[in-house]
Amino acid sequence: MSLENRKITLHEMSLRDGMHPMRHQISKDQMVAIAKAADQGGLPWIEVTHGDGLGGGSVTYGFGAETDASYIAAVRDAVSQIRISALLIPGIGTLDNLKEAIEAGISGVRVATHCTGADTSEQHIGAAREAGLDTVGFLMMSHRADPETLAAEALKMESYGAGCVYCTDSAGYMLPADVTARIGALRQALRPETELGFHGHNNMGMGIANSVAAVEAGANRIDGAFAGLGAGAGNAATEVLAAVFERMGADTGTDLFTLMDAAEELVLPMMQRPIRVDRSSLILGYAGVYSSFLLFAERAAQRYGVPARDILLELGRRGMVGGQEDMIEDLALTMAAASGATHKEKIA
Ligand SMILES: C[C@H](O)CC(=O)C(=O)O
Ligand SMILES: [Mn+2]
Repeated sequence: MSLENRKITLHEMSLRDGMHPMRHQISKDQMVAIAKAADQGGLPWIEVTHGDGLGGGSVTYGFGAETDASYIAAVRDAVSQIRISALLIPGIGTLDNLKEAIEAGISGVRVATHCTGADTSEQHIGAAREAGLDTVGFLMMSHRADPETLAAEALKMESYGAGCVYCTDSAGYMLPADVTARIGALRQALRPETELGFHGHNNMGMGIANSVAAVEAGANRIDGAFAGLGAGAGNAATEVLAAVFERMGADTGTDLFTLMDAAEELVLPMMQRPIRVDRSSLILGYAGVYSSFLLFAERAAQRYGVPARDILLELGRRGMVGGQEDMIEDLALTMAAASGATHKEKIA
């Protein structure tokens, strides 16, 4: 399909979703360098937050190297045209966190809930709208809701004041037909002026194909991360999205070569592990498990001598959702006890 004359808004994720594989330790200098390159490359939006959103720094998720507000302010002072967004999961992020982020320089917020939990977003979407922010609803683990259910949840977010709603493939589970069905259902249900977005993970190798399917079905906002730096096998790579959409005739307003250079020269050298489809990240996609569970499962596997693959498969079977990270260790312990495996953890 040609996307001639279609305008696509690319949203850069390496400084938020990319925080997961970096254990939330990206330095302020690294953030500033990457944000400047995104700015120069003509990207309209960049997200800057702890991987789990505002207020995510905690014992459960891991603390960031800096606070959200100080990252955001540093990026704001370094860029000229690009706008900064923050992610906010109600219950993890508070209205006070939102206020601080606004003071630090965000222009938009994406209020994220589990795909069947939109009703928890009313207060935060309302507050963001009232503050004049670009306000987005972000329905995580969208593969767990059928298209009609997802549309009903999206309608709630729209009624609270969201000007855009995302279908978020947190587990990298979806295939293009799944994306087409969900974005199609949202397009039918929501007001024509409500924008639609798609956020893909590459665990099944479908990040780019799914993003194309989303645009063909009516989405105009697409998330990517330089060199794919994101949880699991990463997000769809921003520079690849820009190249593919340009070849399809769409207008992203970006400079492809600047984006390629940012991925290659700034983000790739910073990675602490190869962001690729390996046996663990493939299992995330195959079993429909939240991508940011990967490092938690690998740590528990090491500690309790249970294969990460078995833990991830069981997490998928149990339908665990974001926020249940503490249960991963509990599950690994139970599995170790059941298999009679030796408890590997050493008491120092
Ligand atoms: C908190 C998650 O990392 C949000 C996200 O990017 C996803 O669900 O995917
Ligand atoms: Mn993500």
